[in-house]
Amino acid sequence: MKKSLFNDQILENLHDDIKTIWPELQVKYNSEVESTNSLIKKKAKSGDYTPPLLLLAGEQTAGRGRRQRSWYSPAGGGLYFSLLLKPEVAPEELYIYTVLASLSIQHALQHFGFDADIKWPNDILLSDSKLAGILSELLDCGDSDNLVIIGSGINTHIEEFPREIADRATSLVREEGMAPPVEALMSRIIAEFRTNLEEVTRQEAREDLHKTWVEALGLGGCKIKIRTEQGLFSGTVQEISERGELIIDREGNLMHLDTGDIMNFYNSGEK
Ligand SMILES: O=C(O)CCCC[C@@H]1SC[C@@H]2NC(=O)N[C@@H]21
Repeated sequence: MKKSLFNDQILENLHDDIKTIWPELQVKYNSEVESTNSLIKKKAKSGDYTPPLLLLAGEQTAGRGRRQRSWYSPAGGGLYFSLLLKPEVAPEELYIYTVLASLSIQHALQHFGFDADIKWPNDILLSDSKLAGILSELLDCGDSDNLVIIGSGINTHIEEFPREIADRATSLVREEGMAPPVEALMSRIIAEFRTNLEEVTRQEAREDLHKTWVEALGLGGCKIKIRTEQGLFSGTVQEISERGELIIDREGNLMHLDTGDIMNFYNSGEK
């Protein structure tokens, strides 16, 4: 069995880095959890965890992805983490935290020389294969303020994936033969995230972030084929709305999608 990417020394280095980047951020580590998103949810509900908090795991036994999928999270395979935050925007604008996470992960990977792309709604690709995913969830706290959980899994060291995902998943080690030190990658992501976090309270800054994200997606005017829970649809991308929805034009009818798997897209060059 492989060992976790974290040991005491690595965790100590990470704590030190985070103390300078974001002093209020509490950092927790569990060598094995079912899911960092689920554990944060449980502990936040009971009042054991309060925001802002970062939970890391060496391994997840029941990692979760979008649309009730599982997330392959073996020991020694990747970075599995969730952030617990008190949202500073209206509920309908919460998707901005997913945008922030996507851009932070992309920029951190670029910092270490990996040419990562962002795929709508919340995937990070390397050489057109899935390298990382983001699962953002709202925690309804009843009478008190709601909380937001932003979980991400980044495949750093996985060399072989289960057969069901082997044709579309990848890792840094598979693509480039190496990965940066895990604490350095984590610290860089947190630094990128932290830089823009306070900005999200300003509408103008949110619009800028949205614009940067939409540009990074590169879907404007593309012909697209997308699989959703309702079926497979084709159309032309009209826009990505201010709530992060993909709006496609299907022969004059506009379809608003908040999730789905883009199967392929191309720019036909037509206006
Ligand atoms: O692409 C997706 O479908 C999203 C995957 C998100 C996986 C991460 S790993 C850490 C956190 N804990 C979970 O159970 N899921 C997220």
